[in-house]
Amino acid sequence: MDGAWSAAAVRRAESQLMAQLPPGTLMQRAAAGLATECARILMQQRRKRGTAGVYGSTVIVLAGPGDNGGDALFAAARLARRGARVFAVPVMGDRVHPVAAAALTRAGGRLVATPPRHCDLLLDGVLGIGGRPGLPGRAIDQLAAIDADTIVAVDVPSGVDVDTGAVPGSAVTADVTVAFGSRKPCHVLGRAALLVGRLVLVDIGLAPYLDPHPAVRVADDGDLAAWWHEPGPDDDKYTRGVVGVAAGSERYPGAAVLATSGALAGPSGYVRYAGTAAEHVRRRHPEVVCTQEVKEAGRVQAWLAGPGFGTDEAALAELRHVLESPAPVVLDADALTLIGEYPSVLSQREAPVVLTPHDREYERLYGSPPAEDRGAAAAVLAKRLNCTVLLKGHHTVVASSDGEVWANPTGRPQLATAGSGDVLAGFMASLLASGMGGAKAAVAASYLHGLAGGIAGAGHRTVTASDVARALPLAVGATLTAAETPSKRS
Ligand SMILES: NC(=O)C1=CN([C@@H]2O[C@H](COP(=O)(O)OP(=O)(O)OC[C@H]3O[C@@H](n4cnc5c(N)ncnc54)[C@H](O)[C@@H]3O)[C@@H](O)[C@H]2O)[C@@H](O)CC1
Ligand SMILES: Nc1ncnc2c1ncn2[C@@H]1O[C@H](COP(=O)(O)OP(=O)(O)O)[C@@H](O)[C@H]1O
Ligand SMILES: [K+]
Repeated sequence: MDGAWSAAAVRRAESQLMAQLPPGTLMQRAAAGLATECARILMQQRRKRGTAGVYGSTVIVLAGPGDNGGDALFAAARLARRGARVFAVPVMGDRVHPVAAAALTRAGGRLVATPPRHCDLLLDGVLGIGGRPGLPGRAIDQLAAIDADTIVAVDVPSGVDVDTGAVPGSAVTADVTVAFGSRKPCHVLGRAALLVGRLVLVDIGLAPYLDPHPAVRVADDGDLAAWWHEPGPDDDKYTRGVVGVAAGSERYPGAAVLATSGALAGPSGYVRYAGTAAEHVRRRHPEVVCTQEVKEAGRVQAWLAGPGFGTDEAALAELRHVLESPAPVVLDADALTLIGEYPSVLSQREAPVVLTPHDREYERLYGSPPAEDRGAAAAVLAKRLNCTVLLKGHHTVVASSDGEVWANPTGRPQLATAGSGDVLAGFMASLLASGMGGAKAAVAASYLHGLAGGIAGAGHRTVTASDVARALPLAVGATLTAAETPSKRS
């Protein structure tokens, strides 16, 4: 498991580490890592044009008053020593890190008020973890005036809310963000995560000092492999878990077909379907055992209820039957609308429940749209309803009722296609049926669903929900294989 640590937690870890080191060591480690990445970028982009590497390139630094500006200026000094033409623009009056500015000048760089209009690389050293959201006006003006081939954000894209990922004002949009010591929540949550570009982590020796509980957790291939239930020689189709799908209707049979496609891609050994779209499911998936109603379906180890099954009396009755079961349950789509109208149907529930709202469904459940701090938004709903909440979006968030927050690192906008959520929900129910806990199943399902979107959409291919379902087994295979050989995927 990886994670993202708040600014305060990073500062605590940094001060412990700094106490062990000569003054300035940490900033030099950060600057060295940053300069190495910048040199790599310059060499790559200039090689494409047939020009030399760092030598002769133009680098502009937007320098704020704090240590973030210090990192940028020290890194730029290293580039200047390799022959880059460096121009540093102080963006808050003339306040800049004095020692770093002197180092840049000694290396041949210049502090200027008006830099060239074009550069190979722009370093955003305006604000780091000490930044409040929003950018000073001079930084906004410079960003608009300079045409940069590549924008590299130092530690975080300046202007974002570091701890929540909210972007309430102006902020830098980076091509690459070079982060020091650890991820911060803005790298993985909310609109800020869209401004990060490619994230590069520079190791400055912080890891042993970081709190073992990050503010936001981020799953990796190893977690997925540890949680995944591979069938053993003594398993049979029942011991692998039976998943029940209560979805679809005569009007929306597709939801039943897609939700069962998702369930079939998961680790459970048996998929039952209960609903009025049984004929469609049978035709498409002969493996699925179908009944018309939930109470005829027999025992399952987990249920999915909701996609396309309507919000009328009959649907409410089916939802009540599902919730009477002692098995864990995923509630999606129409089931979320019903829960918003009749919250009392959840009150007797003891077995785990996972709710999978997108923003409009969240509003139906919570009474107002999710806050820009999407981690907190998911967590308050999870606590109020005593459920796991998977809040969908470009960076899906999972929160458990006890306050654990996970950010999903996979996925791409092609997943925003009708029925893709039905596939996700069916797949998640299969993970629950295999014995995975509520939060882990939600985290694992969004992780693998995101990868499946990437596989289905590789090479700019268009993607349908059926494509995502077909790609899920490939995503599972790639993840479990990568966990066996970690060097194969970074
Ligand atoms: N603490 C350490 O040991 C290390 C810190 N490092 C760097 O230090 C950074 C943090 O540096 P600082 O704590 O100096 O903070 P920042 O460099 O983020 O800047 C804080 C300054 O900006 C002002 N400010 C904040 N938000 C503003 C806004 N929206 N508009 C105008 N002014 C604003 C503040 O009043 C303060 O003067 C990290 O992000 C990282 O880049 C690295 O060098 C690694 C080591
Ligand atoms: N812009 C986006 N970038 C990445 N993933 C997205 C984006 N928009 C939606 N998604 C994902 O696509 C899926 C859509 O689910 P949902 O809205 O329930 O669709 P449907 O109800 O049609 O099945 C979710 O997994 C969501 O996280
Ligand atoms: K920055």
